[in-house]
Amino acid sequence: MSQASPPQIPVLILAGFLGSGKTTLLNHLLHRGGGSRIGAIVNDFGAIEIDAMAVAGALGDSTVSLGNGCLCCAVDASELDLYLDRLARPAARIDVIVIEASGLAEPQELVKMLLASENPHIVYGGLVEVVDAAEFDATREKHPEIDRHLAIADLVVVNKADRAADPDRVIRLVRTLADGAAVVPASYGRIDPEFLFDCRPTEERIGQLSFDDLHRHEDSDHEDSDHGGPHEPRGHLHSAYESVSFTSEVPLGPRRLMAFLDGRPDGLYRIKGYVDLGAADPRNRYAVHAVGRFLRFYPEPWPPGERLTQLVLIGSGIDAVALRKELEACKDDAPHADERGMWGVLRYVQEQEQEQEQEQEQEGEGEQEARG
Ligand SMILES: Nc1nc2c(ncn2[C@@H]2O[C@H](COP(=O)(O)OP(=O)(O)OP(=O)(O)O)[C@@H](O)[C@H]2O)c(=O)[nH]1
Repeated sequence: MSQASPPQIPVLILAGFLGSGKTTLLNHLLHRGGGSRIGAIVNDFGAIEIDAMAVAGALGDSTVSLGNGCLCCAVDASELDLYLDRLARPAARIDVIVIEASGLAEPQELVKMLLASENPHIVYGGLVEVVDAAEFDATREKHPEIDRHLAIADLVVVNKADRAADPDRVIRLVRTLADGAAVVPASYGRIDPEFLFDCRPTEERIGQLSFDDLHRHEDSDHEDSDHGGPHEPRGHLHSAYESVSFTSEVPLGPRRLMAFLDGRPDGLYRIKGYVDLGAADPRNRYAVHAVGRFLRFYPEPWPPGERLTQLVLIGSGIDAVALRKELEACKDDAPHADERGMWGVLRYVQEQEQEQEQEQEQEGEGEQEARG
C-alpha cells in the first residue's frame, strides 16, 4: 500500500454581489462537473436558506448550509472548519469544495478564514467572482468596494451576458479591474468547469493575498464608511443591508402578489424564494427572483409533503415592518381561482422560457467563446 498522503482538496470561494448568479453557476457545476465530486457550503444572508434549497436536490449530503448572516463576519473560523472537516473526510470522496458566499460577503474575509484553517486535507483553491453584466455599472456606482473584490479574484465570470446591452464593454472594464485574473463571459453561469478546477491561485497571487495584505484591505474599509454594527467591520457591504424573511402556510393571491412586486421600493434590491399561489396553480410552486428591476418566476412541481410560501427580501433603507404587512395582505386562500388572476405572473414566466430557448440555441457558441 502506498504511504503517500492523499492530495489536498481545493476549496474555492464563489462570491459576487446579490443576484449575480452564484447559485445558478453552482448548479451548473453540479450538473456539468464531469466526474468530479463537488461538495458545497452555501452561506445565505437571510434567515430562510433559499440558496441551500436550490442546490440541495443536486447534492444530497454533500451540501452544508450556513444560514442567517454573512460567513465573513463569523467570530472565528471554527464553524467553517467543522463543515470543512465533514466534507473533507476521506469517506466523502470529494474532489473539490465550493463555498458559495452570500451576495453581501467580503471575499477577502473568507480567503483569510481559509488560509487560517488548520485542516490538513484542504487547500485554498482560489476566489471566483461572479459579476452581473446587466447591473454592473449601477452596482459599482453604489458600491465602489466591488472593484476591490475584483482585484483579488483569481477568476471573474461576467455573467448575464445575454441581458447586458453591451457585454463586451463590461468585459473590457472588468479586465482592467481584475488585475490579470482570467475573465470569462457567461450566460446562466454556463462556464466550462475546468476554469474553476484550474483556477488555483498562482504563486504570485498567494503572495498578494497574504494576511498583511488582507488586513490592509480591511483597514481601508474602516476608513471609507460610517456604517457597521459592533461585530461587523465597517465598510462591509452588508452593514448597509437588511433582510426580511416571510413564511406563510396560507397561499398568496397572484394579483395581490403582482401588485406588491410591481410597487416594490427601489431599495429592495433582491427577493428570492418560493410562492404558493393556491387555487391559481395547485400543482406548482413558483420560485421567484427579483434582482434590481429584473423579475422572474419559475414554476416547478411541489416537492411531496411541503406547501409553504418562503421569501427572503434583501435591501438597504427598507421598512421591514411595512414590507411584512404588505406581504400579509397578499394572503388569499379563496378555493377557486380567478381566471385572469395569473396573467400578471405568467408575463414573467414566458419571457424566461424564451430566454432559455435562445440560450439553448447559443449554448455551444457561448462555451466556445468562454474557452477562447
Ligand atoms: N437572464 C439571465 N438571468 C440569469 C443569469 N444567471 C442567473 N440568472 C437569474 O438571476 C437570478 C438570480 O440568480 P442566482 O443564481 O440566484 O443569484 P445569486 O448570486 O445566487 O443570488 P444571491 O445568493 O441572492 O446573491 C435568477 O432568477 C437566475 O435565473 C443569466 O446569465 N442570464
